[in-house]
Amino acid sequence: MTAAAKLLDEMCHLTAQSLTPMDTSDHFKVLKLLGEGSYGKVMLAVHRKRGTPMALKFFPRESTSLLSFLREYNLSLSFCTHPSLTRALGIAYSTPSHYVFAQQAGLFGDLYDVILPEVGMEEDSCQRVVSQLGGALAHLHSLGFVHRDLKPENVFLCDSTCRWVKLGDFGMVKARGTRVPEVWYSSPYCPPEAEIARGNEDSWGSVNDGKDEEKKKKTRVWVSVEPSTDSWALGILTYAMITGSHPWAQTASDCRAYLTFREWFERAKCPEDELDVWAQPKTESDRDAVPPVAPQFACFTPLACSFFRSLLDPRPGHRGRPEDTLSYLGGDWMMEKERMRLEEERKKSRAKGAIRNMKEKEGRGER
Ligand SMILES: Nc1ncnc2c1ncn2[C@@H]1O[C@H](COP(=O)(O)OP(=O)(O)OP(=O)(O)O)[C@@H](O)[C@H]1O
Repeated sequence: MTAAAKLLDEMCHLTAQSLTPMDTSDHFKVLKLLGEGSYGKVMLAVHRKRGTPMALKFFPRESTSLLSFLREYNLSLSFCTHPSLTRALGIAYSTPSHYVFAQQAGLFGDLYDVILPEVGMEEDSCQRVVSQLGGALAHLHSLGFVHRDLKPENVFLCDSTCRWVKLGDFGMVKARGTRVPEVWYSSPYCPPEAEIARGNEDSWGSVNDGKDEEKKKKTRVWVSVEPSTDSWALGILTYAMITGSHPWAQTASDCRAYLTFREWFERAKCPEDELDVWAQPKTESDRDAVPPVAPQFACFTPLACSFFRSLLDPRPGHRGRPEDTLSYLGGDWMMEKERMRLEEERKKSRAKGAIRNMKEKEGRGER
């Protein structure tokens, strides 16, 4: 266990003693719902005395253990010291039905709200987000923690143009090296190494004859928590931001789109010292040596293809680190033709949005 993970455990024990019962409305004016997840809801509130806006995160007591609540609170309070990590504000309390803590609020929604389907975001905004998330993940990893739940809904916006974003939701965070049962889930964010757990889940069956738990324990594959999980998710998130779609529906060997990528990856695999030749073809013969790109990546420049090959390496031990992504920023990622097509699509969506707003105003009798 790293020193930071030990310290986090210690802090959980200490704060467990000082968690006080409190009535939310005595201290906060609740303004609106910021979002809901599978564990609870998050409300925007202002502190009655100080006037400070903050996000109050409510965890139902009946479905949340005190320890998991305290872990998320203390992690956010003491270790999220990077500007792109959502920090807790030193207020935690309990009500008869909930555990609650206060956190910095992202007032402009989350990334999910700004990624237009099939169109994505502007390349500049996308690179800004990658740069910030790369730094945030590198910070967490340097302290010995792995986020394990990077996705658009967990990246909160502090302005409308993604100049400042914050990674949040630390409910899945674990210390690096912790042994956990591998879980495969049907999503592109699930890394390929998790597929070893897929057959097991299918074979567990649905009949609850009391032997299921026993069977699960026996067939469960235990793995070590590693930062490479976050690198994979950062690769998929970047693809989603820039194209508004996913490269494949699920990371599974029976998914056609993923298989095509795997085949391309195997063919394109080359010794480390040739990687730079692959990334930046300089001469005609270099260009001929470039292996054909998987169809989902054909719209990208060689620079962006290298970025994706680094983060989406199916071999976790070879996968690039979030901090390495900085070296891919600054240059073009989209091929010129595709960039122009997407820009046109974005203009159309903005125009549609403006017309819709105008119609809504007319409907309300405003001019
Ligand atoms: N600090 C915050 N500032 C702004 N919005 C937030 C904040 N925290 C959460 N939200 C919003 O609330 C939603 C749910 O929050 P969160 O993901 O933390 O809950 P959860 O129950 O842990 O979710 P999940 O199902 O992803 O595990 C987020 O997607 C986001 O839109």
